[in-house]
Amino acid sequence: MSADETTHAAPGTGPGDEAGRAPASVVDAAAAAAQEPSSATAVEARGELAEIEPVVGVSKPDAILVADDVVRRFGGMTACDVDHLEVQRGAITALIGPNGAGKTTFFNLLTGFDTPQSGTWSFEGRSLQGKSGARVAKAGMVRTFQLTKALSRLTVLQNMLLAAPDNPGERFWLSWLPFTWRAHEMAATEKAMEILARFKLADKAPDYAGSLSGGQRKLLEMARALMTDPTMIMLDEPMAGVNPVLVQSLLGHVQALRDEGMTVLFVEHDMHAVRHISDWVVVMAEGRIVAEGPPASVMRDQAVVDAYLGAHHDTDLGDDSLLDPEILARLEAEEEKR
Ligand SMILES: Nc1ncnc2c1ncn2[C@@H]1O[C@H](COP(=O)(O)OP(=O)(O)OP(=O)(O)O)[C@@H](O)[C@H]1O
Repeated sequence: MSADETTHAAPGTGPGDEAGRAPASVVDAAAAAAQEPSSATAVEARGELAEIEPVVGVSKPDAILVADDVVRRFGGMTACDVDHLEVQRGAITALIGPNGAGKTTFFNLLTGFDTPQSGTWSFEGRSLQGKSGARVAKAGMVRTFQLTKALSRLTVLQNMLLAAPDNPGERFWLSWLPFTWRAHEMAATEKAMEILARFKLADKAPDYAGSLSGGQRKLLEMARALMTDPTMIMLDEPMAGVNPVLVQSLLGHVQALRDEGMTVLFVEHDMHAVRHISDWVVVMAEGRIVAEGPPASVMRDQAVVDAYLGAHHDTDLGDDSLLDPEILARLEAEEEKR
């Protein structure tokens, strides 16, 4: 996945002050979120995961998503070849791997945005292969999308309303009944404002989404996904392009979702983030899953070290430096400008 977002601060709301401190409101929100007691589901999920053997394809005690023999080829190149993966309900699972490992391809297949040559997968026991992205979302498995140029030209609130499910305006016969869509819009607006408030974005509702800082965009992407009340949220590089001082705040929000009982699967390059919040880590290399397990043991796994060393000779998996070089360069340039 590409990290094509810039980290630019709106006055008074951006990534922090000259000393590099995050705005108090954002930090407070994250800290409060992180201190919320975990739901029974989240605590159980973590406890159960701690008991199982960290081997590729291992069965999970309470799998919400199960994928088998998912293969996607582009011409002669196999981008994804996943034999068996189970994702534990109520836990945070990170999907990592070097560039070109097949993470995005696998993500796209699971969420109905691409079609594999073969494979089966089910969510909450219901088969999802062959289902469109919209049907997958309706089933409760929702992914975030990076803010596109078109969405940047809409306001924050409009972005939220676009994500609202069952918009009657989209149904021809209901679109003739103004009271129906007005009632729907009022309810959707109320819900959108509640979610925006949770992410400290309520005062940004009338602003163009394009005016948000990198961190706020990521929060908006998460907020949009919550409009459909998902059971499982799939995050597309939630930390990409975000000033490191705001990463902590975003991590708090992701943990809060898990602690409320949601299942989280996220693709991420930022190893600090992965180690900090993941309950379980799945590693892909050359289309295949090469390791899975708790973060600490996975980072020491020789197959993982080899996979990363093959792609980044200068990567230190024990260090926090596994930020996309492009992002790092951009952040450094911004630091210099200040
Ligand atoms: N539409 C496509 N057509 C041809 N090749 C593709 C296509 N999409 C992905 N690939 C190739 O499939 C392989 C896996 O790509 P993918 O984007 O899934 O990797 P990734 O692990 O998400 O990488 P990154 O971390 O860099 O985003 C790469 O070699 C990529 O070039």
